[in-house]
Amino acid sequence: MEQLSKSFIRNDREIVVLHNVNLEIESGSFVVLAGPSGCGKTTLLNIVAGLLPPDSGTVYYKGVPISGPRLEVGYLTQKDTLMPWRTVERNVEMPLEIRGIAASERRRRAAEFIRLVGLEGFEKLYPHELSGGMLRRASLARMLVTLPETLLMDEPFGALDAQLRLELQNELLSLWSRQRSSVLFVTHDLEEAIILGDRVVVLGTGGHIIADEPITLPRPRDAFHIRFRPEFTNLHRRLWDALMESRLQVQRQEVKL
Ligand SMILES: Nc1ncnc2c1ncn2[C@@H]1O[C@H](COP(=O)(O)OP(=O)(O)OP(=O)(O)O)[C@@H](O)[C@H]1O
Repeated sequence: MEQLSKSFIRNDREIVVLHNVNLEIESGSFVVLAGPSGCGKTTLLNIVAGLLPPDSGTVYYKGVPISGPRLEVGYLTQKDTLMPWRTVERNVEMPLEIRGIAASERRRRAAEFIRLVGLEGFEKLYPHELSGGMLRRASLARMLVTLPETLLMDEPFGALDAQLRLELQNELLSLWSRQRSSVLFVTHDLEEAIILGDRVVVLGTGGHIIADEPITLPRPRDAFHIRFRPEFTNLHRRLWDALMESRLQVQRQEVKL
């Protein structure tokens, strides 16, 4: 991302959400963007996904400027976007349908990913029959079924209870270790950021980078136990200060507006 800027108009006033943001993400790495609510994380992800044009600046994907969404990039949004009239299995098959893959192959691949996310036995259920955790698992399967080389994930586990969140973090880690996609993951939960990331970037107002910390904890990681390591506590302390600074910046900006 090079010199990305984006503003919105609210009540006839301009809100500068991103101002000249520069960030480079290495292929195959797991990068977490952390920051308080309202600092512009979703806006940044929408621009990277090619869904929202920046006012200025450029996003490059493998060195080429992007001009819209790309099939190699999967996006898991905060809210579930499963089709309510389709069963779990038909939802997971959908991206394969769009790519024109034959029905038998679609069924085979959907079944494989449904099993990987732990939804075996629930294939024939409709979204309204699923719990919040199951909905997230189904969305995850639908995103992963095309084996995207890059994953964009916007607070995918935010609405879940603490234990379920840890379970899904472990599942994501294990899926990622197999596939090694590049991941850009957004969260406001610092523990989640440290558990998952190779690198945690804390954003302040305007998308200003307050901290950019490599996470040197060994892999494979276990979301349940890694928090008890002394290095985890040290990283948490350092990033917590950056997050508090960011929160103050956002609050000051909100007061001005
Ligand atoms: N379409 C829009 N029109 C006007 N303002 C917007 C629009 N989209 C986002 N904003 C504003 O931009 C700012 C950043 O929003 P954004 O959703 O990117 O933040 P965030 O860090 O992802 O927050 P959260 O963690 O709550 O999702 C907020 O002040 C929000 O109100």
